[in-house]
Amino acid sequence: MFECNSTSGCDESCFNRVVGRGISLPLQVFKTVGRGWGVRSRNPIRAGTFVCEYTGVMLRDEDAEAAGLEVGSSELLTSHEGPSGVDARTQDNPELCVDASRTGSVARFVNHCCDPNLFSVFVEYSRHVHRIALFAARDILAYEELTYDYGYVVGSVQDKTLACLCGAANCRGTLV
Ligand SMILES: C[S@@+](CC[C@H](N)C(=O)[O-])C[C@H]1O[C@@H](n2cnc3c(N)ncnc32)[C@H](O)[C@@H]1O
Repeated sequence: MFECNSTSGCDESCFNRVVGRGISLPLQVFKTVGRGWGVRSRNPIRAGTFVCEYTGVMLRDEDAEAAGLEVGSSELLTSHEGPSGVDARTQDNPELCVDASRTGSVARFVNHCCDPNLFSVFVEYSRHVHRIALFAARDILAYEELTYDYGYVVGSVQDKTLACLCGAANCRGTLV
């Protein structure tokens, strides 16, 4: 799934540009039990609806690591995998991540679930900018917590050792 962007040749009125119009849902940050802050909507959400964009500071992985951030942790959304599911790391397309550890949109408070109700979409994927947005994977009730699958690849990520408290029937047990 792709959204039109500055490289598409269309303008802002294109029906395939929903992320650029911003958040339209009454999203709330709320305190969960055991998982810190979480996000929910005061209104129900229909499947396929744009929820929010994941924003933060775009960094090259090496710069994030130099700054003491752990690439792959839950505060960094990495985007090594190109939209087609192919590993996109090349000299022309450096490894990029979005660092939401200090600043970012409401998406930085969305928790992980092994049976999530949101999915992520690459809105823009270029050499300099990776933009990622969250959409509803199914109809979501008002005040139901919004979640996506952090999708950690098994590796040396610290969060991998964190117990997952999502409560889903298919919970994998850790944040992997
Ligand atoms: C991107 S933050 C999400 C917002 C976070 N709850 C907060 O209060 O800032 C990711 C962190 O939230 C917690 N978290 C998210 N999903 C979780 C889950 N399913 N089980 C346990 N902790 C979770 C972990 O501490 C994780 O490192």
